[in-house]
Amino acid sequence: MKTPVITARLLNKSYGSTVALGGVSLAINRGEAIAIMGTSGSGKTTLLHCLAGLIVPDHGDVAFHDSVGGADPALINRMSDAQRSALRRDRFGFVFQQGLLLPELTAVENTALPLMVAGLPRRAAEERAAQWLQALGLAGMETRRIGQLSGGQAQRVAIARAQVTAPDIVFADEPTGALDSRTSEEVLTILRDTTLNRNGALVIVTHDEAVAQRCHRVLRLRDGVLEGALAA
Ligand SMILES: Nc1ncnc2c1ncn2[C@@H]1O[C@H](COP(=O)(O)OP(=O)(O)OP(=O)(O)O)[C@@H](O)[C@H]1O
Repeated sequence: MKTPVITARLLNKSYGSTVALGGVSLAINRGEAIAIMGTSGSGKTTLLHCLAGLIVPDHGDVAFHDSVGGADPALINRMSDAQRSALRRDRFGFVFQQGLLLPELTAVENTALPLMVAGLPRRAAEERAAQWLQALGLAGMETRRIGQLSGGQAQRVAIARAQVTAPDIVFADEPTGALDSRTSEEVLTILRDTTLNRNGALVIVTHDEAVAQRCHRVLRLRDGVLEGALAA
């Protein structure tokens, strides 16, 4: 049975006279990996940011469905900035092409950060972070700074950091964009499996057809509109 975790209805977002999203509706289900594709400027990142509560659409709703058959879904676009940040911190994970890891911190410190922000004491946070790093094949690299890791290793740290809070949904924007094809395949497999194994949902913005083929569904944007019939 499909259980939605995010539903979006008629999302519109413009920047001046540029229509970045022109009425996008969709549903993202638990246990599902979705790729968002489209040419440069078609609105992929804008859509991801609206779904993740990083920006607010001009019109339309984004609903977060907390639990199976639970309370009414929460409308992310009606939340205060503080409520949206708390939702992102507690329920969402993020993996971007680069830039989210703090270079002055070690792999384990970067990974532990979301847990510490959520209030876990440092030692407990770093223990759990180290378990994730080991699970992702980074045993022995916990105390390296990000600059002392390869691109693929750094992306695995980014995945560990996104997964350490067991988020309901992981948002990834070109997570393999800077990697060679073999490393890209490995990183994607890890990202996909670690999310789907606990029935999370994965939303990936990508230009890479090989990445999209590994997802359950591909949504294609053209000029801010989803191609094809109903995507939801
Ligand atoms: N902050 C902004 N200010 C002004 N225009 C913006 C802004 N963000 C996006 N746009 C415009 O909105 C449209 C959609 O941008 P978006 O970044 O969502 O596209 P994209 O499909 O992710 O592109 P790319 O593949 O190049 O990353 C583009 O025309 C872009 O120039």
